[in-house]
Amino acid sequence: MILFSLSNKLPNSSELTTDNPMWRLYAEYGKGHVAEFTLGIVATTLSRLSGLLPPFILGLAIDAIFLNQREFHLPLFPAEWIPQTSTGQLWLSIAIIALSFFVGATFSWLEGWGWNRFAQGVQHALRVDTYDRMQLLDMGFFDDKQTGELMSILNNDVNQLETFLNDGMSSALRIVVMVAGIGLLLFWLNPALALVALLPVPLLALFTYLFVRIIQPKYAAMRASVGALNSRLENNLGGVRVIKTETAEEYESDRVEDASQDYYDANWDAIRTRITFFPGLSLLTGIGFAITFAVGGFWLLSGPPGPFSGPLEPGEFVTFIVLSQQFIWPMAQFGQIINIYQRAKASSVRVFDLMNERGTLDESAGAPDLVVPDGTVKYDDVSFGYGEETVISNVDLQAERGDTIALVGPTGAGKSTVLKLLLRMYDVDEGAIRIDGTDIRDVNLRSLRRSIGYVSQDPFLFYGSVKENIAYGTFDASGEEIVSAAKAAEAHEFVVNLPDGYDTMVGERGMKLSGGQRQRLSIARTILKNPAILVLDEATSHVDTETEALIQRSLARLVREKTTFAIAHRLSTIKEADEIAVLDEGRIVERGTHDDLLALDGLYANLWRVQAGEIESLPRDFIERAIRRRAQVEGVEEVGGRSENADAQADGGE
Ligand SMILES: Nc1ncnc2c1ncn2[C@@H]1O[C@H](COP(=O)(O)OP(=O)(O)OP(=O)(O)O)[C@@H](O)[C@H]1O
Repeated sequence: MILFSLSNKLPNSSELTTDNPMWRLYAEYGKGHVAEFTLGIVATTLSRLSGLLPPFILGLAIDAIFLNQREFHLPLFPAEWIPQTSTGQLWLSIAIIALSFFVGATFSWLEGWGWNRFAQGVQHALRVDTYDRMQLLDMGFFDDKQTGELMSILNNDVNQLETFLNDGMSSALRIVVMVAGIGLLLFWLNPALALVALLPVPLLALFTYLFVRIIQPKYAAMRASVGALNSRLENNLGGVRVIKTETAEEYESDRVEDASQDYYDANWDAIRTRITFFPGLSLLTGIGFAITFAVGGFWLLSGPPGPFSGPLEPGEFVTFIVLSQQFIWPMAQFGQIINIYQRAKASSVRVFDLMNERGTLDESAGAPDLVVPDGTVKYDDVSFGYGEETVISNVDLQAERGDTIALVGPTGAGKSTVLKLLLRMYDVDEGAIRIDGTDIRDVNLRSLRRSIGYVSQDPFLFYGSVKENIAYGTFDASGEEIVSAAKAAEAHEFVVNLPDGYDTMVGERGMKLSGGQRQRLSIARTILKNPAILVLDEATSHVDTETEALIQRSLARLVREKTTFAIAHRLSTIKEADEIAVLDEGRIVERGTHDDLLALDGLYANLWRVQAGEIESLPRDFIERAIRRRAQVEGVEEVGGRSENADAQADGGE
């Protein structure tokens, strides 16, 4: 198949690399938020540095003002501005401490503002972009993916990145500033005691490293189990009707319990490691604190111990103790940051993999709009397969404006596939489909799909009002146009009887409406769209005879002056079609009008007689083929030979 390049939308291949997804995250999405990013860095640095001042001033005040053991000297502060009296110096110290807290609070606010704006901005742009690109992919992609999986990328993974961009980045920078700032200050004050105070650092690094190594696989197991649990819940919510009708509540409760238990076990395993880590870290830092206190204490009491030399003032000692505490705790966050980073990296790989996903439809950048002056649709020797296996073989069809071509045939024969090809959900492998002489691959997809109205057997309604659902796709329709479309679709009467008329909210997927009502709303939607070509995929399959009559009446109005393709199992609905093409195993095996096909006395005639009640059952060879086909469709291995099922089917008819 041809590789696609929705080239005006997707980046070129050099951009499409997930080698370093985190880098790509910053380069592509961070560049629109440089100001916030810079503000985050500057504010974090200044807020942390200002936090170092109070312990320093405290030590200085103790030594110079209270104990009078050294001179009141402030680096970078003009000597002539320092008061000579102790009271003056105390006031200056108070002012500097108060100011540093004020400055710290201000920068801390700016820090939060900068990082949050940055992270939210990137998250928003990334989510919208990922969704936009995913939406452009062809149906083959969505056939292969689970909704839960895609939701998890668009939600959890994007949120995970936001956590890193915000908390992760600011914490990492905080560590750098604190380690560098405090380390330098301690060494400047007393290099020997600084070494003692920093003694636990390598141990902390090692301990953290081990923690990350141990916890990572546990987190991975936890993520896998939460994914499994989500999929189970999503599946069950989607299939709640089947659960009820099959009274499978107990069975599903057990399955949910199992999935939840797996999550519990995996989570508890990770929690056990995590809750051991932090007390362990406390212990290490506590030991470091005790050693610094012991060395400093004895130094003060009886001069430099062991290999140490030089003076140590009590105030200096206090500064040391306070700063070394401030130094150790950011280190404790180190493991957490690595953890956030690893998770973010895994998420960014998933997000960018989704963005790099390529479909199989080829739409060149400047493809012209489809123009449909006559509405002639021609399938020219079309063959197609979803994978290796051919599903549609050498199909030829031609329809003019006003014609209705019906596709009938057993299940799995390829009827829906033939019509999906017209909508270009997939590209044909061989042959071509032309509308008014133009190959549908040569026009832009949007204009093609705008020209075709599709009424499916199970129409999808969005959560929203009846009015919004009718106008879906024709967003600028006026109120009158909506009402007149609903009238033409025989929907107006039931709509006005709804609690809020056209403003009634239909439940999720239109569940508050009956199948026939949903169908009529979808026909109204198509009438409003007024396309040149119509595709009716078993439009009346789920409704009772009375509703069918109503829908048929509305469809009859709809198909006038249009080129129509209709799939039907209930043959009475397509009896009047201009041509009926009978598909079997992807080939057209019979074609003609209803009368032609009855005269032919083949597959169609047999199907018709069963449905009309003229014969009790289909011929045995037909049933056997149907069973084989169904087994293929459902992926069930055929149980050899002519089975009892064949007899049962033959007795009951199709
Ligand atoms: N998305 C898909 N991926 C792979 N195979 C598919 C896909 N959709 C349909 N098929 C297969 O293609 C064949 C034709 O399916 P199709 O839905 O076109 O038949 P149909 O005649 O419309 O059947 P039905 O009357 O049951 O709706 C079947 O074997 C089916 O299993």
